[in-house]
Amino acid sequence: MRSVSAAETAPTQYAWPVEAEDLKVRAGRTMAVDGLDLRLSTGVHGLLGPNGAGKTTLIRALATVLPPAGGQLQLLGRGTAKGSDLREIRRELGYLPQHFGFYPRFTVREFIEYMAWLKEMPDRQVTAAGQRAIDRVALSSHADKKLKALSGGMLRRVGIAQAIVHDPRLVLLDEPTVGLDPAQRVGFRDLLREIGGDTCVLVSTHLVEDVSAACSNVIVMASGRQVWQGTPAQLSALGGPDDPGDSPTERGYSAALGQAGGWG
Ligand SMILES: Nc1ncnc2c1ncn2[C@@H]1O[C@H](COP(=O)(O)OP(=O)(O)OP(=O)(O)O)[C@@H](O)[C@H]1O
Repeated sequence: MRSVSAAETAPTQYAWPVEAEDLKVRAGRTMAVDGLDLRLSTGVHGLLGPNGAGKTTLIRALATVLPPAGGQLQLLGRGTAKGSDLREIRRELGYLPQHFGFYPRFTVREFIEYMAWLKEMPDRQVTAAGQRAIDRVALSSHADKKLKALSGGMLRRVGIAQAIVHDPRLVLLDEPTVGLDPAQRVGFRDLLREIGGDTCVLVSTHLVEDVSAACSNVIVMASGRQVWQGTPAQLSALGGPDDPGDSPTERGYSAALGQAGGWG
């Protein structure tokens, strides 16, 4: 369980940690998110969609890296329109980008503590928070190794640790399971379920099994919009024997995309 400050026990002023209405976000010249309506509560939300659906662009907008080009986006009860002060949102946000940058000469511990410090965590809490994040991604035995000496899967776990070190209220993970071996993926799904107990987590993935194992809610995106939303069980029930896929969830995912007009 994350540590809870007194301020956090006060009633929240918003119904949804993430609330988007007719959201549009540009990626270069493409309107990659194009009229998306989305409401996310506490829990683990899996984001599925074919290549180019707009998943990364949506996550970048929720991470306040890309500004909305239209529509409304409220994060943790705060507006994100041009000119808004985004600092409060960013302090409460944990983000693992698809390609995350790091300092190769830092040790795991130095990097995680540095990220906690960047999130303005009080100095006296940084060491313990860093250790806890390292433990949660099972990297304790590598804590004093330099990042440049780690495998791809270990680096991904460092990326997850830096996203959760400051106990954010909103966690955004873009393809976190890429490079993880099967045992690491199982550990990661357990961690996701634990974090989602009191936090809003959005995870984009190409692995449909991640969604059935760890998510309480699934969002399917295609062509910049949400085309389906429901529980993993509802997604599985959507698929029929003729839908492509190796599992009920994959067949349900294919059916959701088929209803939306295919993989394109
Ligand atoms: N910097 C950019 N300049 C121009 N077009 C872009 C840029 N980044 C993304 N796009 C386009 O925006 C659309 C959405 O891309 P995005 O990366 O958000 O999709 P995605 O669902 O994350 O895809 P993938 O599953 O392949 O990672 C695609 O058509 C992509 O080609």
